Amino acid sequence: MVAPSSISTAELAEKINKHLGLKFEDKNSAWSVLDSPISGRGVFAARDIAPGEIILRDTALLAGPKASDASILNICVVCCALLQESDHEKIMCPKGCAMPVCNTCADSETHATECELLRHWKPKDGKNINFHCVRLISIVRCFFLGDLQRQLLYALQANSDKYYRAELQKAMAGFEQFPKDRKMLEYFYRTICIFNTNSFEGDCKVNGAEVRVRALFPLASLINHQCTPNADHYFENAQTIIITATRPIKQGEEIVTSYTKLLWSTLTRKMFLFMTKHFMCSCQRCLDPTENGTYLSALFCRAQGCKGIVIPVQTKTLQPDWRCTTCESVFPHSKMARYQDFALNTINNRINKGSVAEMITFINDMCPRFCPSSNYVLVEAKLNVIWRMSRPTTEEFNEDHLKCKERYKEEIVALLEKLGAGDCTLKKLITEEIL
Ligand SMILES: C[S@@+](CC[C@H](N)C(=O)[O-])C[C@H]1O[C@@H](n2cnc3c(N)ncnc32)[C@H](O)[C@@H]1O
Repeated sequence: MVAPSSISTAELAEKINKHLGLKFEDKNSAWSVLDSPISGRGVFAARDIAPGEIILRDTALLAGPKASDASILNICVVCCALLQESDHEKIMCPKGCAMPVCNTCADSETHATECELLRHWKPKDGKNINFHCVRLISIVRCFFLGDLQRQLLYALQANSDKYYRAELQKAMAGFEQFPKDRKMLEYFYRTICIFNTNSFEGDCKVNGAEVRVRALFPLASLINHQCTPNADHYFENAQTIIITATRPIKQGEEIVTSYTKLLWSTLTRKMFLFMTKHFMCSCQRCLDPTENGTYLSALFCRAQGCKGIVIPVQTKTLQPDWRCTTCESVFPHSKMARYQDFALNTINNRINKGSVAEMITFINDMCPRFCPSSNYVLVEAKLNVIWRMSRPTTEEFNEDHLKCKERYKEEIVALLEKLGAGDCTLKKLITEEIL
């Protein structure tokens, strides 16, 4: 981990107030920044907070389109509007910086400085969108921050990782004259580390179209993780994030969100957090092998004749033994991991192929033969069916399909209740049909 610049938690809190235009004396804010028993600094409830209440609204230091090999790339790098033209050549900046921009932003002052810098580095391909370079634009913008915002940026935690060096190298390869100076490269690398440690990704509406953005916020970045969080987030626009309470939060309680999907199994969450955020979670949910009785990890027992389920025995390792809750047989992790992978691949292959009706038949008739209904992969498959049935589609559904959708919704809401997830975004999406 690269240590944050030496700034006390109180100083950091004061700078965040300035960034947000708040005054210490007269704000009736719901939050305060303090040292956390979970890790480093954290955000705490400064008063009792009701479920659904907005805890804080934070403004981005750096922001841009998500830009990955799997994401839609025809998004203006400045305002994040979806560019209707799918021909990449037609949406590239006419001045030659090799970034997709809308007509308005192409001539804007905001874009002028970064456009000049990128052109100075001589992009190799001005006709096709290179997602590595688009991803770098949010980082390059650290050059143009004011003093306060730069201090806030470098006060954030930066986890180092060899993949982040590779991210920089892949973006560098898109230019003929990218700076080679060691100090400059370290500056970019550190900003990439900060971005990957702290940034939020999410969908937001720009000019009525949904786009995926990635942004870094000085206050929201201080929120620690728990697998059963008391808060959730959404993007108000590409530059603003809102953190809301999902259940009642008492004054003094730490405000926590989940960095993973809520319905993932413990091992999946642990692995994801370890690989991407470099820590092992040891929250209450992670310590309970039954996960509040949801059995999201459960697999069928492999002992001859036993119809029981197996769950991980230890909770603190990424390679636990698994024990049957019926016959008590113990299986090594390697065996159960192969079995979990088989279920994951079989179900995921189906999710991406075929109609919703076929998917429902597969979930109801085939899956119970090889995967307990509580397993998170099957839960995700049901979520996928609900999602596909709630979107505009030409597929027609009969009464049985609609009944299945309702049953899946009830099952998932019951799971969220068992987990104590409160009024989380996922529950709202399911119950209010805004999925
Ligand atoms: C977005 S930062 C959160 C703010 C951080 N505590 C700070 O002082 O800047 C994410 C980092 O905080 C730490 N962290 C967050 N939640 C944690 C948890 N539940 N257990 C251990 N470390 C955690 C990890 O090092 C993680 O990479």
